[in-house]
Amino acid sequence: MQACTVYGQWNICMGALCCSSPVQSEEETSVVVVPAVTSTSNELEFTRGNLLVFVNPNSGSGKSLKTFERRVAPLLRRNKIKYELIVTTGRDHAKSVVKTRTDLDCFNGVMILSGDGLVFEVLNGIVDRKDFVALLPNLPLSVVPSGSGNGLLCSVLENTGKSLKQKQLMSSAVEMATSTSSKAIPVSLFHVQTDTQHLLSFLSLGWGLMADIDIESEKWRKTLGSNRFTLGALIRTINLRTYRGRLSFKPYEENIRFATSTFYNVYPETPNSRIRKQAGIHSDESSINGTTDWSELHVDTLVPPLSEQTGPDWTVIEDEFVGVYAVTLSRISADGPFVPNAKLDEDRIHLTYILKRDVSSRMDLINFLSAIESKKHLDMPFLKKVEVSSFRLNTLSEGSFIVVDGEVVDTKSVQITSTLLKTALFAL
Ligand SMILES: Nc1ncnc2c1ncn2[C@@H]1O[C@H](COP(=O)(O)OP(=O)(O)OP(=O)(O)O)[C@@H](O)[C@H]1O
Repeated sequence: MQACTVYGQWNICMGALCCSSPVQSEEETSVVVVPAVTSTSNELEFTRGNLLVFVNPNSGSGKSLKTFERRVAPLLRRNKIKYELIVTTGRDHAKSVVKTRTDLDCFNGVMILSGDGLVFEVLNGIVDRKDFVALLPNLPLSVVPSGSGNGLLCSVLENTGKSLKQKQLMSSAVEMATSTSSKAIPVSLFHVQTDTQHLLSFLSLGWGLMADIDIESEKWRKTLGSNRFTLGALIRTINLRTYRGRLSFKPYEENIRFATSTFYNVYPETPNSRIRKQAGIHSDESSINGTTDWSELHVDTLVPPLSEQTGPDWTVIEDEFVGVYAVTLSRISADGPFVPNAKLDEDRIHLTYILKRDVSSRMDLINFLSAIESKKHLDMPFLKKVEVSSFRLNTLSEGSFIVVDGEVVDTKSVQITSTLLKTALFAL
């Protein structure tokens, strides 16, 4: 698909200014293009704000562009919120946009029509900027669910007491993303250090059972939507694979460096003006902008980097694992309340793992996976649970996936550590 940017009614396709509907794939030909409101200079004076919108036309069942044009764009226009639409052409397109745009802090927020994968990409594009420490909490994100995994959105909706049933999920998300009274609520971010890179995560790290189900069921994304996980779970438990690994963790301890944050209104202030005000009030904080010293951003500054040995206060388990699954939010999907008491704005990592020697039969695992929806999985004796400030995983057998926020990360070792960094999500 061709790169296509739309601003108001104008599409800027590959640098040329033209007045047409966004480029559509064959399956999107039924898209109803809502007539554009004429952007006279008079109208622009009354604009309430400005959003950068990323639509992944291939996410989930491939209806995201249609959703944007039918449900989202008319409300943005009615509410006098300007938008710049970028239809992503493939992996890392959105990442390179947020990494390089010099006017990113002039948008009131970034809207994402995809799943958790594109949110992960956008956040990690911001991390590649010099101003990422200041920008992350001040540039709020909204998600309109069109991917097959929407753990972040579901955790935010759950936190604000909204229904997660499919129809209400979409209408609540659209309302939050298009309302002029939306506020931005803080969501904690976690440092992911791999053999070669530094990333930020907001949701989960999986290895073994849960990661295999996620990745191996991707091929049914278009046909089954989020039901792909159920089929994937059945197939994977029948053909169970286990992996040898070393899991090390530092048990959670409260730390005065971490403080919960308050919300702010998305409109009318831009990140640029908020950041300038904050720099005035807390001028000492600007010294960490642009830093690459990750330990300074950790809640616990004593956590060693991945290249160094863990200390005596770490627990180390070397064994054959069915899987490791760590989450930092309550929901991994609409019907996946994996750790129901996890909060949006906290520095705890909820680490779970299953050792092969603790499981007596495959039926144990089928029961475990089917109990997640009713939250009974946490009562299963073979599921070990521990709250940690940091953990490290060294894989010792070949052929496993390490999956962060639903995306495969190519590494043999990984360490996750709580940070002082936060993003912000639109909420009502
Ligand atoms: N036009 C495109 N075609 C294919 N992939 C794209 C396109 N635009 C973005 N992507 C990539 O697709 C992935 C989308 O994952 P995301 O989770 O948002 O959606 P999804 O359909 O739910 O996928 P998943 O089932 O893996 O969760 C991201 O890694 C993103 O970079």
